[in-house]
Amino acid sequence: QFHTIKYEDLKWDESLGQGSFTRIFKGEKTDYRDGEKHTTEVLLKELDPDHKNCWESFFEAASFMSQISHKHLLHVYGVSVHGDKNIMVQEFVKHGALDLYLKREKSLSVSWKLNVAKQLACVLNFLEEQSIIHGNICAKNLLLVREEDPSQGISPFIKLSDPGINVAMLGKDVIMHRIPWIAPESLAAPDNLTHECDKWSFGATVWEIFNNGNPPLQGWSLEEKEKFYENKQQLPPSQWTELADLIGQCMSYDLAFRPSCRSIIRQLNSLVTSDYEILHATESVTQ
Ligand SMILES: N#Cc1ccc(Nc2nc(N)cc(-n3ccc(CO)n3)n2)cc1
Repeated sequence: QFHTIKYEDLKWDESLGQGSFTRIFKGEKTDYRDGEKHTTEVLLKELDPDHKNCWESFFEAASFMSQISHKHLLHVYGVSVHGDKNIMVQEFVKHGALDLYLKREKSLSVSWKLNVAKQLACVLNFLEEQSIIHGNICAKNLLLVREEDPSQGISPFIKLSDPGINVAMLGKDVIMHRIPWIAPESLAAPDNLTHECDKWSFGATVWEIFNNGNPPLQGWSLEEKEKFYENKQQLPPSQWTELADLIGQCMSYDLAFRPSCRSIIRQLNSLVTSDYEILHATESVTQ
């Protein structure tokens, strides 16, 4: 299960926006340990009162995150209930969600993007080894703990956030909005997620990372998105063929063709040394 936190031990600071069905705030939690008062900076994730019926799924996500720990998994301190407010108390991650960061930072290097993709592959492999399915892998659910600082040889560090409300609890429309992150086979059976679903989402997320945070199928209507799956279409391939191949394997309509996590990691490792980096490095220099 998870730890329950007393509402009066929480303090709300500024609003930081909203996820789907949730609002997020910066905040503080106070604990009293060995007679001392400790204050910790936290992220308070409130479930919208009009989605109160999803509170079980909201807390299931919290307990999902509390049950396992990994360096690339967001730490959840616990949950707090106060009247019709359901609050998940998370570690505060300094640089927020990766989708916004990618949109803002336009000149991230290839090695930055590869480094982040490898970290995601690591936590995906860990979840598969623990037989745990996340179900909502996307750049919006990746959090940037540390920015890179090339002068100090410091590389970026990400954590995977909670999966949010279980997709099976959500209406058809919400599920359609998750195209192309949600695996095609999950459209029809959202309550039957598999590890292969997470691999499909991994492919779409790596595509996002290498496309400067432009969401895939941006501006497409729900009908067009549905057609995308019906016609077994693929996202526009990267001009870096080895990367496009990996994304294409992860986003195979046939589950059996999706690579194992070990294979994903192996392919990402082989990408780093490819001549693509050198080629594009020279291009950026000559431009
Ligand atoms: N400006 C700004 C700014 C915004 C947020 C954070 N920090 C943070 N910490 C977390 N634990 C979770 C999140 N999330 C953000 C979207 C979601 C949806 O899942 N979570 N953001 C830091 C700076």
